[in-house]
Amino acid sequence: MDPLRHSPSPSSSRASSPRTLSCERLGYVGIEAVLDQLKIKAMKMGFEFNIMVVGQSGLGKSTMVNTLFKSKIWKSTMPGLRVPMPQTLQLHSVTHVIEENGVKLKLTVTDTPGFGDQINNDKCWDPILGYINEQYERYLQEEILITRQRHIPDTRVHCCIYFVPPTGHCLRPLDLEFLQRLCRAVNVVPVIARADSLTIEEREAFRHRIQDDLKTHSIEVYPQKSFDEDVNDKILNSKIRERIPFAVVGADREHMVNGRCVLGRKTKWGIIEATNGLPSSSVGKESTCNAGDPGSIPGLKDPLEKG
Ligand SMILES: Nc1nc2c(ncn2[C@@H]2O[C@H](COP(=O)(O)OP(=O)(O)OP(=O)(O)O)[C@@H](O)[C@H]2O)c(=O)[nH]1
Repeated sequence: MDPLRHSPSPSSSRASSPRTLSCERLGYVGIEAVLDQLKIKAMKMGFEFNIMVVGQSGLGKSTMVNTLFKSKIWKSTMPGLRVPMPQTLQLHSVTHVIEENGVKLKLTVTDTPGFGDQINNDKCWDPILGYINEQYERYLQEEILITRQRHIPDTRVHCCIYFVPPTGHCLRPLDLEFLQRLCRAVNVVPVIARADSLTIEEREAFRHRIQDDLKTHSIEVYPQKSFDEDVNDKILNSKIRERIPFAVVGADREHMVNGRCVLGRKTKWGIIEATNGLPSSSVGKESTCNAGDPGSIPGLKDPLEKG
């Protein structure tokens, strides 16, 4: 009898459901090569990541972006000249291609004008939400074409960093209104802006009050519950949730401290390092290095400025 021709088992006559067949039965098929093929394809195509910064005027949004990417991505002032950062007056996107070990990332950062300084702040969220929805619409229109492009340019906002003013109290009604709308449209990561103006105790108490406010008003920020797909995701996401909103300090100037160049804010009492929020102790010994030019992103190529 042909060993491969088994008589059908009672279960195999039931409605077909996906079953796992072991490789010993099938012989080598080459499924494991799919991973390599996907990797090669992804490396060739590169990745796209679009971030948007939102918050009241003067909270340090532009400074934070420059801190994160160690580059004056847009509001560039003349190197060496201490020109203050100009105010953002319109939505403004800048794209850079960053390459690291052969992996390309097309990073687009969208700075938005600060809101909340009008007498009537009603609907001040409209231009920002309008922009976010417009990008979804643009992508969808490309996707539903009969002759689709092989690669659809992705301008959708993947992450929105929301700057909360460091009042030390709780979320203001304007922040609640804004966040309620924003979190329905995009992944929101709230941050406590200019966190150097709060003491450690004030910062922790403020963080807990914001967490309570978010819960009370059913504002689901990143990482949302739907991302808890398995136990490991749940553990990792719970850790992130405990730390949200992150406290941030932005700086776009480097200072020399004990022979080390640190990116930070110089105050009367010392330098607060922007990369870890800790004070650099040597008050009086520091001097400014590379004034006005905080360096650039490693592998940064081809700035493509959009209006
Ligand atoms: N103390 C403190 N000041 C900051 C921080 N980040 C930025 N600043 C200062 O705040 C001022 C405004 O910073 P910007 O980055 O222009 O603020 P913005 O939110 O982009 O402002 P708009 O363009 O009006 O929306 C600048 O003088 C910065 O040096 C911070 O973390 N702490």
